[in-house]
Amino acid sequence: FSALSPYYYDRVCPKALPTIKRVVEAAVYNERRMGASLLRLHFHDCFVNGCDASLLLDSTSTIDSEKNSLANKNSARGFEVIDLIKKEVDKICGRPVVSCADILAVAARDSVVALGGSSWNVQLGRRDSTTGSRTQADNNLPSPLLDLPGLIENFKRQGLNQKDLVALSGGHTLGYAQCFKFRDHIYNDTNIDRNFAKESRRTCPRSGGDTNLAPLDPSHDSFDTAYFSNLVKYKGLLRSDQALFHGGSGSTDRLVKAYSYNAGAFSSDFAKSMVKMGNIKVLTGKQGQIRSNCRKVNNY
Ligand code: HEM
Ligand SMILES: [Ca+2]
Repeated sequence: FSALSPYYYDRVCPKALPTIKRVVEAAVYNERRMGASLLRLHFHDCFVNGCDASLLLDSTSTIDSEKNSLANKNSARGFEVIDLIKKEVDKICGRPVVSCADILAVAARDSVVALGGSSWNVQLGRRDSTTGSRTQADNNLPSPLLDLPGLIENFKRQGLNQKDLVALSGGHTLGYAQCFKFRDHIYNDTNIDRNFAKESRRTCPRSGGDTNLAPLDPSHDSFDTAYFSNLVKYKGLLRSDQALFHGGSGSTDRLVKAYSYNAGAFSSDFAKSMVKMGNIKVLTGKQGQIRSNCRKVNNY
């Protein structure tokens, strides 16, 4: 059960959604990668105590920010765009009525659409947390070194199944990864195309170049099925990507193959799984708050 609704802001602030879309489009126009970064923020929020914008809180004397966790530090980006969206939305609505958690969910959808993916209705009405937890982030955000059983278990803890795992991993049709996140895979694994490994080692030497970037998918600026066709060719960049195809038990192989040649099935399953992920442990009604600054808990 979830009390969320796609019409949540229709009465209180009908201009909220168009405003978010406008700022996301401008940000993506300015830098295509920003679409990838914004999509990832929603995922990294939802997997840590649910979709409550806990990720956006900066450190204080009592909170060690989720931004400092292993998966987010020097990696998660796009926080300034979220700040700008929040500012514009609060201005157009006249007061803070749109939660930071909803902004993350809508910005993720608008990013996918801006980069050529198909749209879906975002469920709305989430409220913002009054706390965040670096430890929770470290315990819940999946490592790129996980094998298939590890990934399945990680998603299962969030109430997500193997189909959600494969569909949502398709988010890696966008954006980049840093060398130190994929080095192990390109030097030590055997389920990788030889030439792809060789090329990737040029961007990512055995030592040094830790922050060098490689695209997660050759068509990293467009939301397509190349991520999956690459997995079928053993050209997944992260160990956790290739794990989904011939990476272990084989229980996800069939789906990877299906998505590789069926863009419609991927789009529609991706949308369904995004809605499902967006429902993880949401705060509603009188729970939590609507922050006036996404980086800080309200002090009133
Ligand atoms: C299945 C488990 C997952 C693992 C282990 C994982 C891991 C990673 C890693 C290591 C990076 C590169 C970060 C860096 O080098 O700084 C990355 C990037 C990214 N991830 Fe994931 N990810 C997973 C699932 C997802 C999901 C579910 C989504 C969204 C639906 C997603 C969206 C992205 C995007 C868009 C980027 C590129 C970000 C950018 O360029 O700024 N990932 N992920
Ligand atoms: Ca959260």
